[in-house]
Amino acid sequence: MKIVVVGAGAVGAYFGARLEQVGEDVTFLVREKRASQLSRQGLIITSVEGNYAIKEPKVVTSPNDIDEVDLVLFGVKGYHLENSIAQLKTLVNKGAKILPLLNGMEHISILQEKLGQEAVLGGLCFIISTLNSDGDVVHSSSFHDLRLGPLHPSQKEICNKFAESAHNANMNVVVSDDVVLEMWNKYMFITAFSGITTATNLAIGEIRRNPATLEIANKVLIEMQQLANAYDIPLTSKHVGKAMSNLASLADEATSSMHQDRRKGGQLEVEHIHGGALRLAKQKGLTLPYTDAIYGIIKPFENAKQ
Ligand SMILES: NC(=O)C1=CN([C@@H]2O[C@H](COP(=O)(O)OP(=O)(O)OC[C@H]3O[C@@H](n4cnc5c(N)ncnc54)[C@H](OP(=O)(O)O)[C@@H]3O)[C@@H](O)[C@H]2O)C=CC1
Ligand SMILES: CC(C)(CO)C(=O)C(=O)O
Repeated sequence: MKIVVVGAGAVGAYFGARLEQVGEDVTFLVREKRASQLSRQGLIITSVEGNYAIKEPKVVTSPNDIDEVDLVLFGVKGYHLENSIAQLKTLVNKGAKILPLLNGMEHISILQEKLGQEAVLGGLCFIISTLNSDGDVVHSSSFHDLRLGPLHPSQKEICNKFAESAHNANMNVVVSDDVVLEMWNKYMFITAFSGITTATNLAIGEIRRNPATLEIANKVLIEMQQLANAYDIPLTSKHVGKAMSNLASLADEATSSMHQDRRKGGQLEVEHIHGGALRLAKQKGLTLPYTDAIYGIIKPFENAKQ
């Protein structure tokens, strides 16, 4: 399979490298700075599941340099969605299907509108990874799961083909029967998890030691469940309970990618994740007071180097 990674950051570079490791044809479509970094030092993965390095990754800076592509692993942050559309369009015109791994939901309808319903698969991932100051991927969770599924009947074959290709890779790939439900379930979880860790600037262990703080995460989960229901997505109190058990079982030092970005003084995806939930709620005449409060607390740190 010919795979192109657009967004060779913590998620895209990790899964791209794992696929390359088992012989898949993986090209990284990156911007200039990342291109020189990858060409200079290679792509290095430091992982609790096994380190790996690609000495000379296939790197290009323009989609015009790519002749053939079956699938794009799309892993930019929500705030880089708009600036990636032109590249994706070129790749779709060359036959690519897009597998987005972003957290959130708003990007799906934006991508479908710009690229066509048939081009955009459903996708999500579970991993804790970040780029260190050298641009190496540091993967610190024992999980590294990628889920995908068709959003259009024509996409079943490519989903299965991708899962087959990734079968031997050092990662878990599952084709989901209901990828939309899974994406909403993840969206519910991440809105609470990234919200509470980033707003408090604390990893989950410290939050769990303060029941009143943990309860805010619970309230956000309940609001997100109600939001999903307003969009006819059947998330239930069982899903909320499972999300709370996940928060209970994470290692003390575990934290969200948004909080990792706050620690690094990087740009935050708060507008895409929390802002997106508030916009979706407004369209249905719902209010999400806890999510709104979390959004307001995080917002000053959105662009700050601090
Ligand atoms: N990290 C994690 O643990 C997890 C993250 N996620 C989600 O995955 C998504 C990606 O997150 P993450 O990997 O952490 O983000 P990163 O910031 O690590 O990586 C995003 C990459 O996208 C690149 N990029 C942005 N615009 C373009 C473009 N137009 N063309 C090519 N490359 C581009 C950036 O490159 P440049 O250097 O040029 O800016 C950057 O390297 C987010 O939605 C996040 O919420 C989901 C699960 C876990
Ligand atoms: C919750 C987690 C770690 C799971 O993949 C995640 O998606 C993130 O922090 O962005």
